[in-house]
This record gives sequence, structure tokens and C-alpha cells, in this order.
Amino acid sequence: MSRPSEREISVLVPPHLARLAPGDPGSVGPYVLIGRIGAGATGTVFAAVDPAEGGDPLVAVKVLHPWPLEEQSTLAYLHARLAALQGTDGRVYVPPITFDAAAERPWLALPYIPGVALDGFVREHGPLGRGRLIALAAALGEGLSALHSKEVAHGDLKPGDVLLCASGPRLLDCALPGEGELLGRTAWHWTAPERLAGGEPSPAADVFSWGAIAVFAATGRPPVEEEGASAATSPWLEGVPGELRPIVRRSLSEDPRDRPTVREVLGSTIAAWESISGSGAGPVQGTAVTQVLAREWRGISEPDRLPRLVRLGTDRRRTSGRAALVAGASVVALALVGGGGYAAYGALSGDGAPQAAPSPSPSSPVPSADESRQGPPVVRFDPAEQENPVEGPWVYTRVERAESAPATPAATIAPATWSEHWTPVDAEARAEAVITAETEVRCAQFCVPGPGYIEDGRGTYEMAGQDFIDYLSWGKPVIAEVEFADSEGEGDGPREVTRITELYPTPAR
Ligand SMILES: Nc1ncnc2c1ncn2[C@@H]1O[C@H](COP(=O)(O)OP(=O)(O)OP(=O)(O)O)[C@@H](O)[C@H]1O
Repeated sequence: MSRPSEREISVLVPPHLARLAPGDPGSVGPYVLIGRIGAGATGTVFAAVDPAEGGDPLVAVKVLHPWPLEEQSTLAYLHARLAALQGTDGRVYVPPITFDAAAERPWLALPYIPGVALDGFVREHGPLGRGRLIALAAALGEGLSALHSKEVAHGDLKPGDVLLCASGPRLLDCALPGEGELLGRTAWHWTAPERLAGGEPSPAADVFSWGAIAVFAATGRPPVEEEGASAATSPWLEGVPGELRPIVRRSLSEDPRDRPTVREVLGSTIAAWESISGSGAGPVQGTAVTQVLAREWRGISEPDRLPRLVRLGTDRRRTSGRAALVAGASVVALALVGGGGYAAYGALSGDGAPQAAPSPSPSSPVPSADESRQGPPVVRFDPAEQENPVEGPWVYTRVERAESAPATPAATIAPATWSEHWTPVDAEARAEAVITAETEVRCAQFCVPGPGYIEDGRGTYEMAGQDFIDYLSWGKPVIAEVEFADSEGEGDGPREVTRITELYPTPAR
């Protein structure tokens, strides 16, 4: 990494790094934010640099959504959980480098992991072969074992939390406040029944998720495709290699007491590997898991990072706590604009120069009741209503903005609450839509940003149809304008959607 001047550093950034959005902070704690990596149910993940870091300065900073964090007791729980994670063995699990649970918007910083998420990898390349599958299963067992030895359970393990890197799989994340109530909608394929019923994170629930992920990695499908079906008797176990099937089946037991411990999972996985490789410890030094990875983990290529010059500005003081959000010279201006709640902003462009802020929207991004009745229909996609959230067709309901909705969108509106401000035009009338790879999707600020921010006055990003389908699987009802291929009206059968534009208010800061 070269340092051309005190105020500029060269950073290798992730490919397709999305620009910061209006309203994003320019810095968080000591970190200067340079783009958006993605977003999930609990927060937005930014690529950031630590100006004081001499080596590779790239980190991932997750800024948490505010709505579950209003109670002091929740913040105390968050602090305790992040503190416990910090000391975890980082060979597989990725623990936070640092965090601030007392900040106005609590955040945590993690090492940047240059991997490919398991769900995307399987979607693109198909199920993992037997050797690589066993290596994945062993590494995840080791990651969970490291967490459990610190008396922390992950609580929200899903394929998107597993990054496949050249050196082996890495395990991200853990359940954060607010996530429990979303699990039934966002992650029921991967979540133990007792946790879906409101139980706390536990090692036994993590073992269930381990089994569900193993099935997915082996077959390309989750172990259950219908909510409420028993994972342990699912026919999809048939695609799991025979050596792993018994331990995977036990892991998916309904009753947590019937599940193996993580130690048993690891033991059985290593035994499965020995049975296929025909040998125990070989010339490779290290733990059994290291040996499995060394033999079986080949051919995963990480996305190339791209060089970018990042200008750090003059204010390089370390800031913390509640003052952190607007510090840092990469922020040109951060000004709330009345009504629409947009903020002028300055993101760093590829050459490191601050970009001009986009013009504030002259009107609210939230359409008024009248506006919502003009133009394309506004509909609600509710993940809870989807029979097949993976393959569709996707059920939707025509909605209109409720009279009770707050006049200004700048108020704190959590995603769940936001959709309640829209009422069905006809409560009985549900229809089905087909979303394809060709469907144009404009997703609002809350979602995982795609390659391009669209200056349409609504703070939307361009995404692919598949991204939108994934987005729905987070479990949050989505309110969106839709345009159909058959613009003339609703015939029989699902209608093909040509464009989806999510409507979402500017998040409160
Ligand atoms: N340390 C990291 N290095 C690289 N990418 C990361 C890192 N942490 C998260 N990401 C990526 O950022 C995106 C958003 O992550 P996030 O954890 O918010 O997603 P999620 O697991 O779907 O959400 P949640 O944890 O809120 O349920 C994902 O694509 C994830 O792979």
C-alpha cells in the first residue's frame, strides 16, 4: 500500500462497491467510509478505511438500524454480546475489531473478508462436491465451536453469513437485537423450531442451522421448503453424501435434546472425511480441520479488489461515541432537507475526488395518498404470504397510502411499521406476479445496493430481479410501484413484472 501524501492512501476496494447514499455518514468512529457493501435486516455494511492503519486499511463497518435499539436494556445486551464476540478465535469466525454500542447509531468494525457468499456461490456454480462440502461442514463446526467456547451462540446462521475464501470458509455475524422477531420471516429455512418460537440463541439451535446449511450446500436446496414441515424427514436429505447424512439428520431434530453437540458434529465430520480420504493425519500440520481444508479446499477464487485513491481530509482525530457520525472530511455536507428528509452528501469517487452532492429532491420521496393513486399501481409484497419465496410466483396486494400515515417521512419509521401505513385497496384481492432476471428493480435505500445509485429523487438503487427475490426473503414487507408486461390489465394467471420501484422513506438518523 503506497501513501502518496499524508491525506491520501491507495486502497484495494471490493469490486462493484456501491457509492455512499444520501444520508450515509462520512465516517464512523475512526473509520472513513468509502462505499456500501450491502445491507441486511439489522444494519448497513460499509467499506471503510482506518487512516491510522499502516497495512491493508480496508475494513467493513456495520452501522445498525436504529429501531430495535431504543431501550437501554437492549443497548446493554448489544454491548455484552459484541464484547463477548471480540475475544473469539478468528480462524473461521470473524470477530469485531472494535465497536461502539453507545454511539447514536451503534456500529461494529470487522476485518474485510474478500469472499463469495455461500448462497450466491451455490446459485452460480451448483452444490458443492463431496470433499469441499465436508471441508465447509468441518470449518463451520470449528467456527461455531469457537463461539460456543466463549459462551456465545450465533443465533442467526444462514448461507449468506458464510463467505467462501481461497483460504477456507469464514463465518460472519450473529443475532443482534431485533433479529429474533424477524427470523420466522427472514430465515425460517435455517432456523431451529424453538428459536422460531421465540427462544434465545443457543448452541443447539446453531447445530440445527449447521445441518440446514450442510443440506443447502450439498443439494442447492434448503432442507424444508414448506414452513412447518419437519427438516429431519425432508426428502432433500437424499442429496447429502451418505457419510454426512446421519449427523446432518440428527442436527435437524425437532427436539434440541436430540441434536448432537458441536463437538460431536466436528468429530463426525472429520470421521466422514477420513472415510473418504482413506487416511488420518497426513503431512499437513495443524488441527484436523486445517488438514481437511488443506486437502479439500481448492479452486475458490476471490473477487479481485480494485485500486482506489482515497482522500482522507484533514480531520484525522479519532472520534468516538455520539459525535462520530458527521466527522471526517469526505463528507462535503450533511444537511437535512425539510419534508423529503434527503441529505446532501459527498462520496469518494474512483479517483478519490469528492463528488458533487446530488440535488436534494424537491418533493418527498414518499408519495401522498393522491400521488399513490396515479401512475403505476402500488403493491405490497409480504414475505409471510409467499408460498414459494424462492421460485415464485410472488403474491402481491394492491395498496394505497393510509390517511393515518405521518405527514413527514423523517420520523422514525421501521420497515414493519412503514408497510402498516399502506392499506389494501381490496382486502380480498391478492394476485400473483412473475419476477425474472429481466425485471428492472429500483430498490430504496434500505436494501442491498446494486451497482448504481439512480438519481430519481427517491434514493433508489438499480438491482437485478434475483436480488429483489433475496431481499424479500429478509421477511420485510415491501411496498413498491410495479409495472407489468401486460399493461392492459389483470388477466388470468401471474402477471410478468417489468419494473419494480420500492417506496421507502428516508431512514431516521
Ligand atoms: N466483514 C465483512 N467483509 C466483507 N463483506 C461483509 C462483511 N460483513 C458483511 N459483509 C457483507 O455485507 C452484506 C450485508 O451484510 P449483513 O450482515 O448486513 O447481511 P445479513 O446477514 O443479510 O443481515 P443481518 O445480519 O442484518 O441479518 C452481505 O453481502 C455480507 O456478505
